[in-house]
This record gives sequence, structure tokens and C-alpha cells, in this order.
Amino acid sequence: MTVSIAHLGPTGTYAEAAAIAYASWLTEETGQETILCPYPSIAQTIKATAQGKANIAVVPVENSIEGTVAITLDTVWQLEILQIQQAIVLPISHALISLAPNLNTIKTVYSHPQALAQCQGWLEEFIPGVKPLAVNSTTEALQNLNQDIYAGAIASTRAAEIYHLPVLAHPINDYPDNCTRFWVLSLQPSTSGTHTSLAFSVPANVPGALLQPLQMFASRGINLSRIESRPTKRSLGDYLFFIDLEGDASQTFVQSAIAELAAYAETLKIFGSYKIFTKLP
Ligand SMILES: O=C(O)C(=O)C[C@]1(C(=O)O)C=C[C@@H](O)C=C1
Repeated sequence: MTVSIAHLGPTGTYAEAAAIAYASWLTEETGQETILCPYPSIAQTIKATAQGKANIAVVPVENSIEGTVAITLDTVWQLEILQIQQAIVLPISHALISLAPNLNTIKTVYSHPQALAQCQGWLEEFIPGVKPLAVNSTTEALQNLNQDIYAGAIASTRAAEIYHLPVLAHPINDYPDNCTRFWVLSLQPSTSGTHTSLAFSVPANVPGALLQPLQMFASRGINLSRIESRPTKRSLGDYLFFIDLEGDASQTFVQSAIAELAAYAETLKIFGSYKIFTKLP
């Protein structure tokens, strides 16, 4: 069977690079053939996989400069049925791509909001007054860039090569060690790994509602590698808490922690246990 891997498109995105890295790993490990399936948005990538239209989704979840990719957490929470099979950390090195003769003539810069935010200091310093325009992905604007010499786009040098466009400046991210973590999601139960991701809402906004779950992890010696809050979208000030913990959900002490957490939580969702792969530059 050929494994279909959904990712944010069009071709050349960082998500596609992560999907390619996962596809090579999968083929090496299992001998399975893969096919890449680009989708116009991160939400559609995740939904297509939840609906069985693709076998796997590879989506960004957190960036070292800008933090959470909110749409990923929100969609995974809403759909509930997807499990994390693996996490992949990719270095992100942005380029300014444009047919403009020099930086001074650029009036607008297109990119994904995460990429624009990761380069905002550079943009303010080197193209002050430029208009940042958010689009669905770093590569969405590249197909039309040759129609506007006053426009630029922030994407990878790999994308510039794919679209045969010149790089005016690189790297332009505000911090050199920029990297993004991607989740590999599917409908299959996750196997095992070093980290477990879960999320919960609390029954009431009262003192200690979050302290009790956190204390429970601490008292068991379970290290949390990430905690993130997202609005429940029900009312202002009402939150969900996303936690990554160091441990495998099949370990007895993690199982008992999860059982105790269920008692504190209004709703608890477990997104699986998985390994984190770091692809070096
Ligand atoms: O637009 C892309 O190329 C993406 O893969 C999306 C995305 C993101 O959403 O964070 C992925 C990595 C970078 O952080 C910038 C953009």
C-alpha cells in the first residue's frame, strides 16, 4: 500500500520538507512507498487525515521564536481522533525571495503569519515601511511573484529553487537557531515513545484548578516539557491546557498520573506517545 502524506502546500513549504523527511524515514524503516498530498491550509491537512482521505498528516505545532501554531492545537483538540506518531524538529532558515532589483524597491512581503513574525525585526531594519501580507503558506505567493517586481516573499531557499526565483537576502530570521516542531498524525493508535501529549479542560475557574494537576505530575517525578493554554472558545477566560510530558503512556506511573488527571479534568484527551526526531541542518 502506498502511504499518502498530507501537508500544507503548495510545493516548497517547510511542512513539505518535514513530510519528505518523514517519508524517507518511513520507507527506510518499513519499505513502504509514499505519496505527498498538498493541502491549502493546516486545518484542511489535518481534517483530510481525520476523514481518511490521507493516511498521515505532517503539521507544524511549535516554533522556537513564535511559539504555538494555534490552528494545529485547536484542530487536533476538536477532531479528537488523531494520534501523534512522531515529532520532527526542523531548522527553519528564511530567505527573502523577489525579482526586485534591490531591497529598497520592495513594497509588500507575502508569507505565512508565522514566517512574517519570525522575520519582523529584520523587515523593520532592512525594509522599513514594507507592507507584510499574510497568506496560507510561505509558498502560496511564489507562483505569482514574477508578475510583481515590487513584491517579495519569505520562504526557504529550497522553495526559491523550486520556483526558479532569486534570493535577495538569506538568512533573515531574527534568531539564527530558528526551528519548528512538526507532528506526524494519523488515525492509528500511537505506538510508544519518549513523550506523551494530552490536553484537558478544568471544571471550574477556581483557585488551584491547574495547580492540582501540575502538583500531581511533580509528585510523581514526571517532567513536563511543555504547557500551553488555548481558549475553549466557550467564554472569555475559559481555557484548555495542552501538556507534553516526558514519559510513555504505557508506563505504569504515567498511566496512574493520567487516571488521576482524569479526576481533576472536565474533559481529558490523550494524543499519544511518540519519539522526537531532530533533523540536523
Ligand atoms: O508555510 C510553510 O511553509 C509552513 O510549512 C508553515 C510554517 C508554520 O506554520 O509554522 C512552518 C514552519 C515555519 O515556522 C513557518 C511556517
